Amino acid sequence: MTANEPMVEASGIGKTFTLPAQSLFGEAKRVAAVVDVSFRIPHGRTFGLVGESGSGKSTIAKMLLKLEAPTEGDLRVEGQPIFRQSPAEELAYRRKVQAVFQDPYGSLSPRMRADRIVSEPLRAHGMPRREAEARAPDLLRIVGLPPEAALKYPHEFSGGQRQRLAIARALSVDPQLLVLDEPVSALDVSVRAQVLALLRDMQQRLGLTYLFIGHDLAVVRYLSDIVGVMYFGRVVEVGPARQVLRQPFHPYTRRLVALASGDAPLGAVRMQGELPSPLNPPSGCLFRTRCTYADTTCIDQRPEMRDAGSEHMVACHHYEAVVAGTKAETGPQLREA
Ligand SMILES: Nc1ncnc2c1ncn2[C@@H]1O[C@H](COP(=O)(O)OP(=O)(O)OP(=O)(O)O)[C@@H](O)[C@H]1O
Repeated sequence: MTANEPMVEASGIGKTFTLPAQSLFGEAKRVAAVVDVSFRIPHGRTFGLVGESGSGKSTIAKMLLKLEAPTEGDLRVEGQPIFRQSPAEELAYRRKVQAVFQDPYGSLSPRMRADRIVSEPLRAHGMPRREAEARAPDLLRIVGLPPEAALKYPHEFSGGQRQRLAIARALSVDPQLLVLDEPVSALDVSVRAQVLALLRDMQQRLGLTYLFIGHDLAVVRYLSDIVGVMYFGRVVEVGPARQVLRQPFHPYTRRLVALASGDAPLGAVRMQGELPSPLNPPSGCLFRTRCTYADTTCIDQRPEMRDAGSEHMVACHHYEAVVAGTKAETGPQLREA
């Protein structure tokens, strides 16, 4: 490992799903779920991914977890390409990278007691059952659950406690990287803060690196050092969390931040303009059909990621003018209407 080597480095990764043809003579359709995405996550830091439903966040998480293979690009963890591993490297990787999902109920076996649930990954990696289960009380204590929790089943826990159980299970094999896909979205607001504080505490104590996917911008800001904003499979803005979520440059991020300040969760956010179809994406800038700043350049040319300084990157033809407030709102959807 070199001094500046990040924990995760994605270089131009993409994932296209091919949907089966609807009829014998029909054509198979292709959905570009993730397109040309690049990012780096330094060791011990959190990279937050935000964007509306369907923008490709979970597909990136699945690629990092090796549940989906990218169709383009290169994905590395500690410098090693994760899709070119020997069986031994693969086994070590599956230990090093763990996940916590939104719905712990769906991922915790309802018939297993908590002590077995949290020790299951250890057993999967070859530890004898007794030895693995002997670690359960410690794991439960670390995530703030009482020792008697070991004898309970998932339905006997509250939502927040179940998520603590899922975190304990993920931590059991001493991972270095956690993929957190909406880990607090299903929790009550009061419990959310406690689970987030636990995640932050674990990160500081254990030096963990996080990929954190979230809908709620306040939650993402609390945990993230770097934030990437996704729109239609692409990262349209990336940079230091405070900067991106306080003074965004991309018109899409600006809209998300403005709408979120009205307390609406992103899933429920409505934007003006036409939402493009993933099967038939627009030319040029993908956001132009909903962007009040769009002009003919945005119809003709796909914007490249540009360096806006201080490690803040943005893919918008007009971001300087948008930020300065000098760009007239002449969106093509307004003119074409
Ligand atoms: N297995 C699949 N087959 C076909 N299309 C898929 C598959 N998985 C995801 N997609 C499509 O890829 C796009 C991105 O989906 P993804 O789940 O990554 O988005 P997301 O941002 O995580 O959304 P959400 O917040 O709702 O989870 C969507 O258009 C989705 O329909």
